[in-house]
Amino acid sequence: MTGEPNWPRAVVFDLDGTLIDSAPDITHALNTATGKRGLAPFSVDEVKAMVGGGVPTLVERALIARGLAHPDIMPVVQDFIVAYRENLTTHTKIYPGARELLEQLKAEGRKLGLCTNKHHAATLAILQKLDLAKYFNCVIGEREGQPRKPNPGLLLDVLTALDVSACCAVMVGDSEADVECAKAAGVRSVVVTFGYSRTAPELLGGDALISSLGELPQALGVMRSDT
Ligand SMILES: O=C(O)COP(=O)(O)O
Ligand SMILES: [Mg+2]
Repeated sequence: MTGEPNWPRAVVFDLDGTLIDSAPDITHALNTATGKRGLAPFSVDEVKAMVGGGVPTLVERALIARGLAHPDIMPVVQDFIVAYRENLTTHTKIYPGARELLEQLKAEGRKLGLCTNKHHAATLAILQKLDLAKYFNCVIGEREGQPRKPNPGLLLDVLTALDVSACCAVMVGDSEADVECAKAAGVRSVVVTFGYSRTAPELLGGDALISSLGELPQALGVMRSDT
């Protein structure tokens, strides 16, 4: 229950735009894949407005933005994945306070999960490279043939792996996909204001809004007493 002193037992994080600022490397990979087709490059800000739904959605949005009506996305998705693999963390930065927050939540005995629309293999590699993998009890990224957020399946699989029910968990994310996924799973959500949301973060409908990761413990405390 929300009022319990150790609530939430689990905190599940989104990755891109929440724990890491990965847009520059995503932009590079996208421009490599679309540049092969002669398309004009995208800026990092343009990519921030298109990211959040997984690579196929990003590629589809990008191709439509360049005027392709019914684009064949799969070859471009494959090229993106190959290009991204070469530069997973070249310009990617952990957001301020992320490591300290993960340390604190772990020290408090909470279980930590990661639930991202980034493809699974790239997610694991990035967490290793940034020395973040050690904090998570369960990591699930996009798996081929499985629905992506906002479908609640990814998050429910994380909760099952953590052995925590929906009422004892909080999802922390930056986009509509995270909030909708959390709602569909019956999980309360916290929205960060510094990520890649296409909608103003305060309009996403999360249960709390934070403008830095260091604010999360206090936000969780307010949510706990707000049963
Ligand atoms: O890769 C994406 O499109 C978004 O990834 P995220 O779910 O970690 O924000
Ligand atoms: Mg995100």
